[in-house]
Order: sequence, then C-alpha cells, then structure tokens
Amino acid sequence: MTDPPAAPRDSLLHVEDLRTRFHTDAGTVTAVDGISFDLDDGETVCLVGESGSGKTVAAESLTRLIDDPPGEIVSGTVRFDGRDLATASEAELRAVRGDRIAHVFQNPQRALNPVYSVGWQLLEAIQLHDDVSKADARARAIDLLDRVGIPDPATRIDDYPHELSGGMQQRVAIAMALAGEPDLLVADEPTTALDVTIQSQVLRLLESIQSASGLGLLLVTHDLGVVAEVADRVVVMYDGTVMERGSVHDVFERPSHPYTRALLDAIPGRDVDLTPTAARDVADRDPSSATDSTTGCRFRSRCPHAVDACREGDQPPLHPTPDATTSAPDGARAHVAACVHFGPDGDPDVVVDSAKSADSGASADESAGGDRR
Ligand SMILES: Nc1ncnc2c1ncn2[C@@H]1O[C@H](COP(=O)(O)OP(=O)(O)OP(=O)(O)O)[C@@H](O)[C@H]1O
Ligand code: NI
Repeated sequence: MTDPPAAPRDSLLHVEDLRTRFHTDAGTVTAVDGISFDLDDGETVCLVGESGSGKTVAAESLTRLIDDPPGEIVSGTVRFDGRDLATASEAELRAVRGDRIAHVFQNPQRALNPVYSVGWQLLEAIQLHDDVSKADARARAIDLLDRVGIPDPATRIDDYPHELSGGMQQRVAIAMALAGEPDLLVADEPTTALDVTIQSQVLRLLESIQSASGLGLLLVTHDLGVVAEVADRVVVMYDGTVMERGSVHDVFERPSHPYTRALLDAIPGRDVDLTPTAARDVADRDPSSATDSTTGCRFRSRCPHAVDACREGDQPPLHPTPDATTSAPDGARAHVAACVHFGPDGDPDVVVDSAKSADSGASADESAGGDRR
C-alpha cells in the first residue's frame, strides 16, 4: 500500500495562491498576486522585498485585516492549524486574531489605545483569552511586561502609552500580542519606527520570545541584515508575487532569481536597507504598471538576463533550483525561483555563472576543499 499522494504536510500556516486587490479610482491594483508559502511551529519566516512589493498586504490578508472596500481578498487558501481562514466567518476570525495569531505593527500606537493605561489594556487582553481573576490577570500582565524588558513593571503597568518612549511602547505592544499566548506572531517592520539604538534590542527580544515559547514568527522586513540574523526561511516578494523562496542559507548563499541576486548584490555589508532601491524602483516604474497589465516576468525590464521568453505569458511559476541543499520532495520547503532560466527549458547557468565569474574563487571555496588563505 502506498501513502496517499501529495498530501500536504500540515504546517502551522499554509498560504496558497493568496490574491488581494484594491479597487482604486485609477483601476484595480493586485497588490498580492497569488503568493504561496508555509510556516511551521517555532519557525521564523521572513517576507522581504522592496517597498510596494506587497509584504504588508500579504501579512494583513492572513487574518483579513485588509479594509474591504477598497481591498478585496479575491482568492487563495490560508490554512492555519487545519482551518481555512480565507473562508472563515468574521466571528471565527475574531477568535483567531489576537488569540492564536497576533500582529505586531510598525507603529506601536496602532496596538495601543491612548486613553487607557497599559495595565488596563493588558488585563483586558489577558481576560479575553483566559477566565482569570483580575488579580491573577494583573500579576500576569506584570510578568509579561517583565518578559518584554520593561523595567520596574509593577509601576509602569499604570502608565499611559504616551508616558512611554517609542521603544517601550513597542515592547508593550509585543506584550499585548503575547497576552493571548498566540501560536503565530506576525510582525510587520516592528522596528522600523524606532530609534536605531532600540531596533536591535526589540529584534533580539522578538527572537528570544520566539525561541523560548516556540511560536511561529512571520517577520516582514526590508532589512536583509535582520533576515540573515533571524530567519529560518525567506520569501522574496516583488510586485505582489513570490520571486524566490527557500531556507535562509540557500537564499543567501545561492540566490537564484535575478531579483534576489540584485537585492543581495546591492549590499556590501550586513546592514542592508532596501529603501534606496525601493525609491528608485518606484521612480522607474511606468505608472500604468501600477494597475494590472503585466505580461511576462514582472522583473524583466530590470533584469540583466531577460530573454524573449521572459516577455511572454504570465509570471513564471516557482521552479526548483538545481543546487538547493534543502530541496526535498516537499515543495513547501524547497528552494525555488520564479524565473524561466530555472524552468524545464531554461539554463540556470545563464544566471548563476555570471556571478561565478564576478566573484571568482570566493564561491569555489567549498568544492575546492577549503583553499583558504
Ligand atoms: N488601501 C490601499 N489602496 C490602494 N492600494 C493599496 C492600498 N494598500 C496598499 N496598496 C498597494 O498595494 C501595493 C503593496 O503595498 P504594501 O504596503 O503591501 O507594500 P510593502 O511591501 O509592505 O511596502 P513597504 O516596504 O513600503 O511597507 C502597493 O502598490 C500599494 O500601493
Ligand atoms: Ni509594508
């Protein structure tokens, strides 16, 4: 007897062909155009890509935080712990949001109500989740504030949000997110609005919470330095689609899609910020391409390896890359790139060899058995 074929492994989160549009005066914008990825328990998946690539819309489509109208989640599956959130009722979703899946936003004020004390809000979140006495909830709230690194939490619990610095507000927002003991934390640029000195502290906090409690973390970021540090797996988005997906090792060591290569090439050091590229991209873009009219690969006009096949049909599907260390039969975990050169009629060397000659020697290290100087 053989096992039933291709039964998808049960991930904590399984997103398939998710598509979200906005109806604007200028036309319909498909901000997220059929993306797919998986996230397991205890895993950190980073969603990267330049500004406007659809990261936020993707993250907020998961629990349908998108305003409808003007937004509309047109299709797709968002299976979370066995149920499909895309077709769940509003009541079911409310039960999932904040409880099983919590969001941390770029701006902590989005999570905090200015007219209530931090403690009041935390207690409410705790008691919504668990039927505990007020005294117990308060003790738990103080413990949460302590866990997120708020000094003197028994006193600060009575502060109002405006009495706290931005970094402390974000810590409180993270405490609020943790109050429901979620299985998945969706954090969208959680450090971008903070002082540079605070950013790494908050990031390290998220990382330590993630590893201590084993929750899944979907981290939206444009900072590739952060990705290298915290991600298990990476989803690279461009213009609403997934261009490349794989383990952080594969994507960073063997970037395959020309877009990913361009992203990584633009970076001399580790502290990478995609904002300048993003600004250039928006400036370069034909305004008509903002609405749906694309044929072929969305990256073709910026791609050094574009050929005729890149100008035809739809965005190429995600093809397995030849050199993935994690390419398993399980497609969700494989290293894949949405590029014709990785397709059945393509030659990956068109993309990959161009880089080999550029950094000759450096990447030959491994195969040469460590010819290090
Ligand atoms: N309310 C809206 N109405 C119309 N278009 C929208 C709306 N929200 C987002 N979009 C469009 O969806 C696309 C994706 O936006 P999104 O905010 O998800 O990008 P992002 O990758 O998160 O960018 P950033 O790095 O700047 O946060 C953009 O083209 C944006 O203009
Ligand atoms: Ni965003």
